[in-house]
Amino acid sequence: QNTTQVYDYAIAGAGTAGLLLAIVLTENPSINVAVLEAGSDGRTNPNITIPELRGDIIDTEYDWDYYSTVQPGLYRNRSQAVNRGKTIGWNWETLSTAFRESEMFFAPPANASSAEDPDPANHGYSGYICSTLQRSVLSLLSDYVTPALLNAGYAVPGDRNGGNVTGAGFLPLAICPGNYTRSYAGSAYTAVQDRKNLHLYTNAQVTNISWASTSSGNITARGLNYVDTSGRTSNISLSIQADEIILSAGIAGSPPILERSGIGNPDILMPLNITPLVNLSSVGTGLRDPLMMQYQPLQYNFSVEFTGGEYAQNYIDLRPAQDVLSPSDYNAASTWLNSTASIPGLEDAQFTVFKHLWYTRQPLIEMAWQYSSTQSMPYTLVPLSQGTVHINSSDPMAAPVINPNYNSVTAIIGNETVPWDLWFLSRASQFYINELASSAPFSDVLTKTDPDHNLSPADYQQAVFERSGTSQHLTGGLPMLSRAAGGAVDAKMLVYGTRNVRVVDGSIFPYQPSAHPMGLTYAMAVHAAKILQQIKGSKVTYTEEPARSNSSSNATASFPNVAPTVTYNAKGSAVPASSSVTTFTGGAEKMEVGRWMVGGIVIALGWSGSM
Ligand SMILES: Cc1cc2nc3c(=O)[nH]c(=O)nc-3n(C[C@H](O)[C@H](O)[C@H](O)COP(=O)(O)OP(=O)(O)OC[C@H]3O[C@@H](n4cnc5c(N)ncnc54)[C@H](O)[C@@H]3O)c2cc1C
Repeated sequence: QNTTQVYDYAIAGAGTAGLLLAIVLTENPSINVAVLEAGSDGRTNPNITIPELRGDIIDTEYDWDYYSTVQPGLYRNRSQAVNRGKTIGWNWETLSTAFRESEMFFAPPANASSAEDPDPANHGYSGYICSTLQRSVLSLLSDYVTPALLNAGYAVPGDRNGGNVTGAGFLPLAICPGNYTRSYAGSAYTAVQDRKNLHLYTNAQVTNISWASTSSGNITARGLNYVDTSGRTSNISLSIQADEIILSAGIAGSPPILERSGIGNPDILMPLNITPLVNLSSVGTGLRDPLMMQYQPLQYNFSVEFTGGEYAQNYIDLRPAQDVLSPSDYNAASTWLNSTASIPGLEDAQFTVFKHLWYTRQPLIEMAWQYSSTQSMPYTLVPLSQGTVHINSSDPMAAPVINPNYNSVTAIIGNETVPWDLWFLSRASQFYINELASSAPFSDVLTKTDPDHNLSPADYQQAVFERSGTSQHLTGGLPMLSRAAGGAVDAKMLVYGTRNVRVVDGSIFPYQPSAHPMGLTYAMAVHAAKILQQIKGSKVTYTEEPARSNSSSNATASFPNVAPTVTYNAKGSAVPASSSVTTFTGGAEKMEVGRWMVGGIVIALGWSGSM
């Protein structure tokens, strides 16, 4: 660290949003960015780079090992390993543009089985995050599940990146088809790490914000204080200065940094001897984790020979309530929603949006088919139960208290008072599974439903209760809403009451995105960079709407014929790779097409030799 340098931006956290934000901002060589990341550099760790090993970093040094508080709304009060009004100014257009700008899409090769037919207009081709549809041998999904869904009367839409997301099908994954490794902010960083204006410090855990001015009015930050956790400097406190402070430390990191800096609810800060500088009780609120059935409700007799390297998942079925509840359940739930104006712990603005989603047939339930471990896991997309994340110690290194408050919202359905999220998940799962279990051709391979879909609704709900918990898709904690509606940041990500402290990570989502949050987090980072560039005037012109490509100029993924490091048998267990032969052929040279040059660089520098 250059102790005298004042950076343009100091970013706390080099995760999904923070690192991509830094990369986009430093495209301008006159902008200097420092990123402080508490963890170490994991870019050569196969548990991170190999898509099939997803999940294997749990309980390693890359896992914060945070647990929620004991949850009365979950079976046996268990705690969960959670690792860690109106929207103001951001809308579908801005975000769908940002999605495309973050993406470098590779259409699947024509011979890829089970591949959807992507609409080129819905994808981006020059972003930092590669995406493609999986190479797949999944005739289960295309030959059995899709026809069964069609027979049951469900829609199976085309490319859902255009905005019509309801229905079943494969979604693109953040995978670089060049050598089939994970594409993420870390791999994007590898391609640009020689930039002289991008300074990434690992093992640098931010404790709090240092202030240049705390006098009346909006307070002004000077920089970030942090601790070197590598042992190199005996944990002494260090600091860095910048014009703008960006918190990208995630749902469990950013709210605590604000609280330790004196921004939050005085009732929480004062007992910890922290002087409140901005009274902002929305800090740490609006945290939620969609409830997920952590079990395999459908079991089937279907053997498949994995030939090696397949990434057999992400067949996602997104359903509105109308499609997955019986008419009587849907009417009873609608009656409750109609008669309820407000829910404790949920801002009215958020509830209004939920009702809008409910009545306009937006997806509220997902069935995630993950074939490599033969799972089909239902979960709620937009839970009504919300909780908090706060500090409860003056020790800056102490873990925060994370309380997603599962199943805390109760509803009156008919004459019964029920935990809303559990009731909805249970009824929807049972209905959906019943439909599939009785629809050919899937019914031909189905061996068991567990819990049995013929149970009484009450017994089925109890079974779901015993088997449900975190989906690992936590968002919120610093909602982007108007201050009056319970927000912590405005549409320019600025923390209320401050002049130059912003938040760019999943904690600012005011509503749970009705899908997996990672893609939206990348899009948010790209859009945030655009806002910051406009504020600073560092980019004179910015193309708001990038030219949409037509099919003739799109890149095509050409999966290399390489033996993957890890393969799986049909039960999802890893098997030696020696005999693996991929079913996909092609050469990486096809990607060296003019406008995808950046992608070529990413591929060349990011993953050579890592498999
Ligand atoms: C096990 C698991 C599986 C998931 N699977 C999926 C999936 O399949 N699809 C999907 O869409 N989403 C998935 N998610 C969710 C997705 O990963 C997150 O929504 C997303 O990464 C959040 O991005 P972020 O930038 O907000 O935070 P993060 O990516 O968590 O980044 C925060 C960064 O800040 C660092 N940090 C924290 N505190 C400090 C501090 N004090 N000082 C310095 N640095 C700090 C952290 O180490 C981290 O690097 C999964 C999450 C988990 C945990």
